[in-house]
Amino acid sequence: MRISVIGCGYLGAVHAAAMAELGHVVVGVDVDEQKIARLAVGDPPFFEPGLPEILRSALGSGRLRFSSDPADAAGAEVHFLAVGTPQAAGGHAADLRFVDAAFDALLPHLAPGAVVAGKSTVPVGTAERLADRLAEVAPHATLAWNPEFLREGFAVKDTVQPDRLVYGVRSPEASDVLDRVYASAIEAGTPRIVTDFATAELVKVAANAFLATKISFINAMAEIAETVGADVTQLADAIGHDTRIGRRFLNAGVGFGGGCLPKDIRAFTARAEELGRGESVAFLKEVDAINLRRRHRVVELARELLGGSVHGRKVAVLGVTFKPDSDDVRDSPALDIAVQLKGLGADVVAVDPEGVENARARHPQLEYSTSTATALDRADLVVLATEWAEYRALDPAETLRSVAAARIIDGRNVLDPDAWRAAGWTYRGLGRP
Ligand SMILES: NC(=O)C1=CN([C@@H]2O[C@H](COP(=O)(O)OP(=O)(O)OC[C@H]3O[C@@H](n4cnc5c(N)ncnc54)[C@H](O)[C@@H]3O)[C@@H](O)[C@H]2O)C=CC1
Ligand SMILES: O=C(O)[C@H]1O[C@H](OP(=O)(O)OP(=O)(O)OC[C@H]2O[C@@H](n3ccc(=O)[nH]c3=O)[C@H](O)[C@@H]2O)[C@H](O)[C@@H](O)[C@@H]1O
Repeated sequence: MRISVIGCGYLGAVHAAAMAELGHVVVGVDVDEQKIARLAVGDPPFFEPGLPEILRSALGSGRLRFSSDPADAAGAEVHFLAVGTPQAAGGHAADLRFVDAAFDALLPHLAPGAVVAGKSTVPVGTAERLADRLAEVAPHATLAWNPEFLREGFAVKDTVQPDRLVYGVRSPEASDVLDRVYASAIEAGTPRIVTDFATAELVKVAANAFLATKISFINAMAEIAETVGADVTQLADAIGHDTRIGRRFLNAGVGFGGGCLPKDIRAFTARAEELGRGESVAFLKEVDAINLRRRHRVVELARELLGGSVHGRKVAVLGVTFKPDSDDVRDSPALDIAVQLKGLGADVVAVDPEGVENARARHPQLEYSTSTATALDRADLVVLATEWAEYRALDPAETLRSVAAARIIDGRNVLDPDAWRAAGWTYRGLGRP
């Protein structure tokens, strides 16, 4: 099939390359010419495991190309909209400027029978608005909403082998076209839910709201555990054995960040308020508040461990990305903690295997390193903020030789407290003794 993907960021670039790998003929379109230039030569503009390989293979096959001209999308049977929907400046709602601009730019290039399939995460009601507009100006084309559930770090696998497909459609024809796009996943037995626009849009924000709530739930338990000296990691193991609860997404720590969970729960709240149903999701404000409190808690612990003030003390912050195996620093708890410590006068050195460039672009005031040894050198305090494999594997005895003082905050509860204490460290986790 001929496919276009409009917006080639974390979602769109992977989608374009993966669709071409599956045998479709794909053009990726983005307004960012630098991004397009890099993608076109097989050099991904961001870090995502497995993307370089499928990008180069798809480019080599001749089935994938990139362009900054929306006219190059002409002739495609399906146009995926994968542009950003960030939090609007000065508010909590989603900024739909990019969706509207991409949609408008596509209108003159829609072939008869073409399907415009929205992938971006949007407030409920967006698809209906765009479909009505399409019916007016390009009635020969159809709209569908096909939300995306990929996780960064696993984006390639999640795109090729999604755990479910959701189509919001008004006509069975649009659903048939999407079935042809995802033929291999469907053949492999991927569950597929065909529904209306509003349900499809809500599925996406509900899924992210649920995940955010699960993380904040365990972080709320961590707050209580801290007060009474209980261990939240054991608590999570114990409740997680109940298959109705499940152990996944119950890791307490510095909380959730990234380009999606935080902005999606805020946008959902804002949309529900617009709809007069604010009270239905008022709990998401608590979810957000619990999450942000965990970052402050780390800063407080740092102060406590350093005798009341971090001023002038060297703090090594391990990790700046919002999670390992990604270079994404959008709303990253790790970076936020580093910035807060710096703001309090600490001599922060932040280190990350992939995220330094992005972090520096946002917070040039911080000192960065790509070498863990440099960051640890004569540190008064170590904060493990993102659980990259290399930080999880740190040896307490060896690490001790680099630092000025053996104090560590394990912001992800991934180290063995006994081993670190036995090696002479003052160890503090989050919600565990
Ligand atoms: N990153 C992720 O893991 C996932 C993201 N999503 C959703 O997908 C959407 C995109 O997210 P990301 O890829 O993370 O954002 P991103 O910011 O990495 O990518 C968005 C891209 O759209 C481009 N763009 C903006 N206006 C455009 C226009 N008029 N025409 C063509 N391109 C345009 C930008 O230059 C940028 O490259 C958001 O709605 C997000 O919530 C959904 C699931 C997973
Ligand atoms: O809409 C999106 O963009 C995506 O958002 C999340 O994916 P992602 O943001 O890539 O990362 P997650 O693995 O969900 O982690 C989100 C954050 O929660 C944190 N987290 C996760 C799990 C956990 O137990 N504890 C915890 O603090 C992570 O460190 C990270 O900061 C969802 O998992 C995807 O299904 C969804 O498609």
